[in-house]
Amino acid sequence: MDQAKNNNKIFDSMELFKQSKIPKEFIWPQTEQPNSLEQLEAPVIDLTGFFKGDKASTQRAADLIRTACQNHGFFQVTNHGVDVSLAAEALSCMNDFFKLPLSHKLRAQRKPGSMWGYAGAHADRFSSRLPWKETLSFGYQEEDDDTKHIVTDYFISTLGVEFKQMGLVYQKYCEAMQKLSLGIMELLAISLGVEQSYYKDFFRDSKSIMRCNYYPPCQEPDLTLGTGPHCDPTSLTILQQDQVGGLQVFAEDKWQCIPPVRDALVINIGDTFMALSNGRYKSCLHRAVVNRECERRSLAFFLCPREDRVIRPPADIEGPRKYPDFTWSELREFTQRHYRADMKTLQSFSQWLLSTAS
Ligand SMILES: C=C1C[C@]23C[C@H]1CC[C@H]2[C@]1(C)CCC[C@@](C)(C(=O)O)[C@H]1[C@@H]3C(=O)O
Ligand SMILES: O=C(O)CCC(=O)C(=O)O
Ligand SMILES: [Fe+2]
Repeated sequence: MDQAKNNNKIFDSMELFKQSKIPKEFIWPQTEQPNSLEQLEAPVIDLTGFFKGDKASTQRAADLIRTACQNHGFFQVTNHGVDVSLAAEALSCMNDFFKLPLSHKLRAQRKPGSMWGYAGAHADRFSSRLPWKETLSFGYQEEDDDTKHIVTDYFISTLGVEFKQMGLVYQKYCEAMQKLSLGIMELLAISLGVEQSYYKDFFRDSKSIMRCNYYPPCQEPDLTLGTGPHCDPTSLTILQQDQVGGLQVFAEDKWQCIPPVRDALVINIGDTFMALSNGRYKSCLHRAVVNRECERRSLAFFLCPREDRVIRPPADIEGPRKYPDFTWSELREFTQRHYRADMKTLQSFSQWLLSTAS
């Protein structure tokens, strides 16, 4: 188990790529290497009818979601209501940050214990199996006071007023992600036979996480991974990937590629929603591979409930409880201080929680 700790190693992606070999810290066990070119047959669900309130198409969407989430926790959506030009701008303006000199990026460096900020290969947290990526993460929450914009304020306060426009783009993007994720929560409730607003209400006053992933080209792509095998510990992930490709999902006992679908958004179930469904839906096991030719970018919006709300499945979902009561705050701290999120996070967390409780 890779304990989270504070390392002081810093990698400059501009310099890394000039070396003929990748540093040993980035090499992953051969068992984790890319080995599949098969494409996952997962539904691409058109949300037009759902947003119009059409009952038949809503039911069809819920049925497709149920099958996908029972099997691998992954599906895609189109006509999702997120403005196409906003989505494109959010993806393209990542470069305005990641192309900065390292010294500028380090102004936003993640502080120990925080999820917000810049991280280069997580070299500040881990000392082996480093992911070949840089990330910029920040928080989003709906505000009662519409003069407050937590995302825009973060960019201005962390990077300076010259990043106000970038902050505005991500503020609007996060608002669109939040709205879509609550719509998906309604469809998940319908698919589980739970009262339609149950999960949507559960995520009111949520504090979610937005993450920009930048994967530089890699001179030895088969020896490393952009993001290692994992299930997102969060509740629901809305991922926008560019047209490069690299996302893989573990389904039918093998890693399968997810070719980019233009104007579609990837949706995957996380550990917290798996617990909210009492294990009826699977937290999606996925990873990202890199390539020699070009950089890859993705935007991951991680929906999280209010951090002190108890994670417990609704009474309508029968059967013995699969997971103990917990809060998102407890699970997040587990992944930030004690345990590197992987494919067994929720199981390890549950055992840790029960052992520390006794
Ligand atoms: C709660 C979180 C921890 C991570 C970011 C969010 C949801 C996904 C998690 C992560 C991406 C899973 C793989 C390992 C990880 C360390 C990473 O590669 O970034 C995880 C994130 C994190 O702990 O920062
Ligand atoms: O970049 C991708 O395709 C996946 C990223 C991911 O899984 C994550 O950030 O949790
Ligand atoms: Fe993920």
